[in-house]
Amino acid sequence: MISMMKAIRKLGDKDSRRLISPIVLSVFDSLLNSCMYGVMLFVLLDLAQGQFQTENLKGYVLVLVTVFLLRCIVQAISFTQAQCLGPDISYRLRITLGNHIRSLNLGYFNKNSIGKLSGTLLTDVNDFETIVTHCLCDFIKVISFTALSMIAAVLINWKFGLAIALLVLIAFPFLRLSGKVSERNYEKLRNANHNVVSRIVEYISGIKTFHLYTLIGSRFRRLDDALQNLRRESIRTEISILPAALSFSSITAMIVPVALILGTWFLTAQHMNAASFLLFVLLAISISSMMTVLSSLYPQVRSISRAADNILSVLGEKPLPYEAEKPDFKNYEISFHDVSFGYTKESSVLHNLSFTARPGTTTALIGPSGSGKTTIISLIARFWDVTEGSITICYEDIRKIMPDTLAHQMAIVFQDVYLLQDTVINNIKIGNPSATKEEIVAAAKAAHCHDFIMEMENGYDTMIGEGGSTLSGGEKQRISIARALLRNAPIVLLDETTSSLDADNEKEIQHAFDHLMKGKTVLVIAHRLKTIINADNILVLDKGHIRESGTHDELMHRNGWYAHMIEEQRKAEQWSVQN
Ligand SMILES: Nc1ncnc2c1ncn2[C@@H]1O[C@H](COP(=O)(O)OP(=O)(O)OP(=O)(O)O)[C@@H](O)[C@H]1O
Repeated sequence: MISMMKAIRKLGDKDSRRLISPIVLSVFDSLLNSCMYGVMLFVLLDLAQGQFQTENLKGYVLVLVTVFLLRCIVQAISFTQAQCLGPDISYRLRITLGNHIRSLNLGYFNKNSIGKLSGTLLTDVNDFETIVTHCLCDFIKVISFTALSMIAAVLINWKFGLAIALLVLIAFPFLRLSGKVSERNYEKLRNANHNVVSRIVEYISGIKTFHLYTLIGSRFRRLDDALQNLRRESIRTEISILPAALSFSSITAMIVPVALILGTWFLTAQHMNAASFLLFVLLAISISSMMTVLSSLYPQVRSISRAADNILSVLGEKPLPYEAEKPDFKNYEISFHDVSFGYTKESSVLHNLSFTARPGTTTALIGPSGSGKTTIISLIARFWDVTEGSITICYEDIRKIMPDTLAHQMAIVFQDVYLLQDTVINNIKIGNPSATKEEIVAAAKAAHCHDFIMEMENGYDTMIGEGGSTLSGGEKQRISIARALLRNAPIVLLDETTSSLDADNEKEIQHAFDHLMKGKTVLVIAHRLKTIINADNILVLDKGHIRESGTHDELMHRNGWYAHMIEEQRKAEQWSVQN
């Protein structure tokens, strides 16, 4: 309970103060509930002492109706307050989580699956909201009403009160055990759920491949296994809690028979009058029914507070550190100083790289697949931090620059273009949310996508399918170039892959790239001979080392790896022309 309250304070932040009122109202509701029993006691006493009068009954009924109405109002207010608070907390938590996840090193996403992260953002936050909106107030009501009933029982007849307290104490370890089992299973069930989400995302994203290899439906074993596992874990969760929960229920179910036996005994021995006897039975019934509610509520609260732990563990991940909010960039020169990097501690992908990309120049990165070209670009964008050495922009270590400020200095066009399920205009606007329609159209024209956009059904207001599924590869790439052009950032990081495009599309994209690169500090993963030859500096990479660097003429003159590669590419181009 204490750890749950701590988690609510931490995660609910300022909003958690809004919980004080529903909690206080829940305790007040329990007091009012106890009052109803108190009124019944007076009625029973009157009856037992033969002083029952119809006039008195009217007074009792009036008090009962007033207390009942008051309870309705208190419950309505407390319920509404808790219900309104839940979505507010969920909303703020999801925004906080989203911002926090964005600030993490990309290595975090290698270690944590989509299923796990979406599970935290959706399921864990939902479960946490359930604690706040439903469980917490109910839990407090049950505990406070049980405590008040126990006190009343002890005050009326301490032996009787003690007997009930003893039964509750004997049953309590089973309640704790059911909570522990439920908490442990929650983790397993959650992992099974995350696995299913990951497999479903994989299934939908790779549906074309799975279709091709006839791996759809039940033949897609990975999804099938994940679903089977979820079914197994769900059944196991339900069953494993049963022994402890049943033991608790069975012991607390004895409260009423024990009250009857003890009451009859006290009555016969004249230690108690008939009114007290009836009241005890009433108290025993209410405590017993509270215990039934507690037996289902407690494991739920315990398991759901695991959700809070999961959210806290994501928020506990350290974001990328930085020092300067807005460094004073005098130019946009990018320098690598003895940079080494590995995605894992065990293996290194880049080894002691040093080079400088000057403002207004183009640096072409070339080399075989896996030589580290994309990794260099990712390090400049600070998707990852270097393992050794440093990367500077205008002599400022990028690790000291606030990630958002750094991102604003860059326009990036990667091979895998991601478009949102939104209108064309909103997809381009991502580059600069405050851009006007005229600026967007100008960027689209410069990126050579205005014409095909105008041919679409609703022009710039046409909806694009998720991930850009309704567009061709070339169209997607040109929209992403328009986005980058709109950003008008001083640094341009480019992956020039155009291999999947036809000649017309390739020409259009090349024009778009030319616009994008004009006057900027450009690093391009170059695939086209023209880009390579025209680059101001060419870095020839091999297995994470810079084998050669210089202009085209310098490297040709050296007659090394680069000259050999150019010769091979020329031969290939001639071969394709002749055929
Ligand atoms: N996210 C990642 N986690 C672990 N290893 C990675 C990751 N991304 C790339 N690598 C590894 O790092 C090495 C360099 O990859 P990188 O993508 O930088 O090469 P590249 O030269 O851009 O290749 P290509 O031309 O095929 O795109 C490769 O061995 C690759 O397997």
